[in-house]
Amino acid sequence: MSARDGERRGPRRDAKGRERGAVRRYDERSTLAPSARRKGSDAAREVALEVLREVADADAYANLVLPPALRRARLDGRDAAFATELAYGTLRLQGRYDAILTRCTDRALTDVDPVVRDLLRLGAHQLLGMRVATHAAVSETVGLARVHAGTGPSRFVNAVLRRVSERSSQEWEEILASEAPDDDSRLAVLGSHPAWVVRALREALTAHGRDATEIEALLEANNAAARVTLVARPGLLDVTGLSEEVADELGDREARIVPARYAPTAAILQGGDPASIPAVRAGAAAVQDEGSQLVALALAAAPLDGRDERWLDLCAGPGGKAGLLASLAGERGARLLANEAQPHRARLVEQALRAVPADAVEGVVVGDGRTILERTEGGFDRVMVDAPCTGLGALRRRPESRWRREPSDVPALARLQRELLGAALDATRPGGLVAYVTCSPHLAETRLVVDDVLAGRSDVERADAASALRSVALKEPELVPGTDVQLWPHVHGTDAMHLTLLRRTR
Ligand SMILES: C[S@@+](CC[C@H](N)C(=O)[O-])C[C@H]1O[C@@H](n2cnc3c(N)ncnc32)[C@H](O)[C@@H]1O
Repeated sequence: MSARDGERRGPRRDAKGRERGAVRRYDERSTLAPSARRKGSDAAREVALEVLREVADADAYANLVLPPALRRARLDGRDAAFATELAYGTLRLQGRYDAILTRCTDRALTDVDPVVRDLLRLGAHQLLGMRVATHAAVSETVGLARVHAGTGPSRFVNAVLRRVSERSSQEWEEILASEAPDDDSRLAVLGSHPAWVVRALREALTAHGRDATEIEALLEANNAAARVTLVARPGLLDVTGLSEEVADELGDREARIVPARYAPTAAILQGGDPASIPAVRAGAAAVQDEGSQLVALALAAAPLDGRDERWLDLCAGPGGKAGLLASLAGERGARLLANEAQPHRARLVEQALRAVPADAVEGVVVGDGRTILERTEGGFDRVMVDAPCTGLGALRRRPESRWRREPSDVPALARLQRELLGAALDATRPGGLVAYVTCSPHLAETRLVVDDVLAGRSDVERADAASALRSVALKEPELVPGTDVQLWPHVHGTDAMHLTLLRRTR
């Protein structure tokens, strides 16, 4: 019997009756014949294992290796969704599952063959995170182990997964919580984040005016799959047009678009492959987080005295914000110059700009943003600095990244961020605006960078980013008082984007 035929227990709910985010119920009903169903779920497990292996062995990014793996295995619809949840969910909750698996074997998990370790994690996610029926989760994973690791290891997988299956997810959580030496360790193991990330996120919550107790909701939001959000690039398409196109192309039954909460350019795709939408293929629309859209819209909307003709995106690759900024620039007769350090990412920016009218693009240049004035004349009116960062605000989309980042990454990034922000200000005309943006809420990458740069200059002041963002939002976003903006997955449903707006005073 395939995993897709299994019985499921009812969804677990928290005290407020909400279904708990880390564990999504898996609808495995299928209209396919049983033989095809089995084949689909087997192939889905193969794909998930392939993704986990590439991530571990080749330092690959799951979001880059999964789509081609799905295509090679010819998986779509529910089977593709099953493989995606299996791979992403296993990667996100790896910390929690490793703690559980460690309690189910005498061997240290680090001594277990890496392929077998990944198989155990996949099995644990099916048992505890997806509510695949126990017999299906164990036997299908054991079958996979026999093929990829051999008979002996498959028996080990069988024994360990049987022990995992002796307790429910909630019972395991209670055990992990009771054995955690302190609150940070409890949050880290249950929320499946490294302890240093938990500390950094909690500090960011309080420093950005929110309550420290929100940390649990934030970790839970980081463990839930992000919805696919599209941008309809202004002047090229609007959300209504995008919606009609999706209905025509994908059919209302399979895919539907609903407007997003705040950004007038954003829409949520509720099913179907975005790459099959003609407007996405043509570059009039694209996949882009709503927070990423909001910060670009806010920069474009912030009040500016005088000329408003030359815009710069200093760190533009792969081109999400550049695409939106250039289309906005096109609507008001301005032009965008996009700069990017990595040549291959600069080519992605060119791709992202392919549908934008040519006269809205000054060019795409490759080089270090810190030396932008060596490649172009300064005096820009609006400048976006979407700085390279730890990405701790986008953990929903990059399931493996929390395990890759180290606290020691932060100081080098913060230095680069200060230098890029300084260069952006140098390239801005008196009266012009700079948006300092990170997809990380980490204090050392957000407020501390801005405060440091401001302390070293007398020609810059903070502008009101919160008002600019409110002025573009469809509905009032819940923002804490102040001029800077910090968005949060658990509050706004966006990545945890940070935005500070600065104005050159002279
Ligand atoms: C957060 S990403 C930008 C995302 C982009 N704005 C978007 O919306 O698609 C940061 C980018 O900065 C680039 N980068 C890193 N160091 C840089 C530097 N010194 N100068 C310019 N770009 C740099 C990275 O290659 C990366 O593409």
